[in-house]
Amino acid sequence: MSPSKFTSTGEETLQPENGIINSFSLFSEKAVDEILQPPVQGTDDHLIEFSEAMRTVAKTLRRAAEGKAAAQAEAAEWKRRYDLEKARNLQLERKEQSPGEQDGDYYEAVGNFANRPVSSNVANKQFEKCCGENGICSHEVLRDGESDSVSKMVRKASFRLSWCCKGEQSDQHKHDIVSFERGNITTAGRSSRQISLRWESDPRTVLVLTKPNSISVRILCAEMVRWLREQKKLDIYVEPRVRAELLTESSYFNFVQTWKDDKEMLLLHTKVDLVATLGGDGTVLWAASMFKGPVPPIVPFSLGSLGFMTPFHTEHYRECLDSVLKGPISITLRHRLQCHVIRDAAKHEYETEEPILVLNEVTIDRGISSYLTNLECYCDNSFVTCVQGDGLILSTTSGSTAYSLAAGGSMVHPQVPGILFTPICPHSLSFRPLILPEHVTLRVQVPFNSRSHAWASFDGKDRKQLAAGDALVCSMAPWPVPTACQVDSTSDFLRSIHEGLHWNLRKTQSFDGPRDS
Ligand SMILES: NC(=O)c1ccc[n+]([C@@H]2O[C@H](COP(=O)([O-])OP(=O)(O)OC[C@H]3O[C@@H](n4cnc5c(N)ncnc54)[C@H](O)[C@@H]3O)[C@@H](O)[C@H]2O)c1
Ligand SMILES: Nc1ncnc2c1ncn2[C@@H]1O[C@H](COP(=O)(O)OP(=O)(O)OP(=O)(O)O)[C@@H](O)[C@H]1O
Repeated sequence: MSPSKFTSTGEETLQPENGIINSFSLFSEKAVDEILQPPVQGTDDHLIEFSEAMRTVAKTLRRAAEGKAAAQAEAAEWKRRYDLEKARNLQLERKEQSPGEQDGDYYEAVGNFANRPVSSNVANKQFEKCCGENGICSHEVLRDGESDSVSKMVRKASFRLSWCCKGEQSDQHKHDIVSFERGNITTAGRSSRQISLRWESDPRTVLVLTKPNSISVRILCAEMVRWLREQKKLDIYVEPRVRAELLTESSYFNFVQTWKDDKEMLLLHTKVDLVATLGGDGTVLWAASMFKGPVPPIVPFSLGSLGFMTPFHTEHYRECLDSVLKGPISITLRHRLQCHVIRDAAKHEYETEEPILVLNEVTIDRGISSYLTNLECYCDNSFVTCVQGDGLILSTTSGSTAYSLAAGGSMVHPQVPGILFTPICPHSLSFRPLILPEHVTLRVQVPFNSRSHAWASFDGKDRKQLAAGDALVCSMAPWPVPTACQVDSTSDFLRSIHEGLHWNLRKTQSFDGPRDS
């Protein structure tokens, strides 16, 4: 049996067994005493022993029943939250498709400034034509959000995605299609094939994002912006910091556009056709974090030390951007996780904090506390395990080569849809990492009897404290991050693990020596 502790109210709290909190009060102890009256004096010792044993059995049965009821109530509460979460996601997806009805800060901003389909017949016909039953394409005719231009039209470049198979391209958008004709189960297509992006209209606006405090990045940024403007006649957006830097160099850069505040930043996806990042993996993470909804294709240039997600070399930036702007380009659709922190104090007002999207991972750890973290983990409505150690990483497959790898998780091809469940220094000999399917909702809860708080961080940033009773709910986000490939998803991934991580590098065994005869 688990060890027990007494609380200040005199209630006995059993330590979690397999991570489930069972909290029992001893108020009906009296009733048990009445049933099991002390044996009459002089009765033999066996009867006393029997009566003690019966008392223990009664107590255990009562605890089991109470524990089950508590667990059922808790499960029902969480199921209710999952349903709300799913309904909300569905609603968001629908709203994304019909932006006119959007609400909330993000949607209000998007709805007010841009993303309103123009009610011209031409535009509608074009929209119907390209966004038929098959294929995914971006075909938005937008109103410019700038205050000085009264309903000046901006047409965001449209593109079409196709899934390649053995070098051939297919116009059909194929997810896993399972046929079961005549009792034979066959899968006809897989979503993880190489995806190709073909522009249907020319991209016109590029956002250039740069790693701060780097002279080489600053020089390249100025050069690239000038080239994109002069040679490609494109509109350029940069961060406010970068615009200021460019203007201190020369007033020539006055044409470069930026945004004033977060609200305007949230509109970027409606204006920007392409994003170029100059930095390392952190800059790609930064770029992804700027888009709380759909993300335009990203071309990541390598100016960092590792550059796992940055396959493009800066020496050839002109050729590279030239071919990306022409298309078609191979892309990797990198999945993101959507995380909600649910505070125990506000559990009746669902969703008190904005969801956070991560491209690598969300980490729940012990922070500066010297105690073991104690985290109860649930997958949909099933109890997974209780993590006792330094913490837990919930990672995307893109993040599988980052912190999760350092904690012993597998490296997974970024196009594989799944969620990695990787413990950090678990105090257990048998806690192997898991990979769960993409459709699950995970909940990590700090139990009420936890000795310390836990801390959640998102792609290594924005640490949030989780107190006892607080939970983090995490599921796959509907908006992936499309990153351009140098060759294709698989070649780029293998090149990164070989060149970036020196995976399985070993001296080749010499030819001479013993061998099978
Ligand atoms: N022990 C660890 O390995 C550890 C600890 C903390 C954070 N991190 C990682 O750092 C990330 C934040 O990156 P940053 O650049 O902002 O911080 P940073 O500047 O501290 O860089 C962390 C390192 O992780 C590498 N990295 C980031 N994403 C990667 C990916 N998907 N695949 C392979 N390597 C990757 C970066 O190239 C960099 O070398 C977090 O998301 C987390 O995955 C790792
Ligand atoms: N535009 C930006 N604004 C603010 N911070 C940024 C920006 N771009 C990157 N960062 C941050 O700067 C840090 C370093 O960036 P990055 O990882 O790209 O460079 P690096 O560390 O030199 O390269 P690598 O990750 O390959 O080792 C990261 O923590 C990242 O979040």
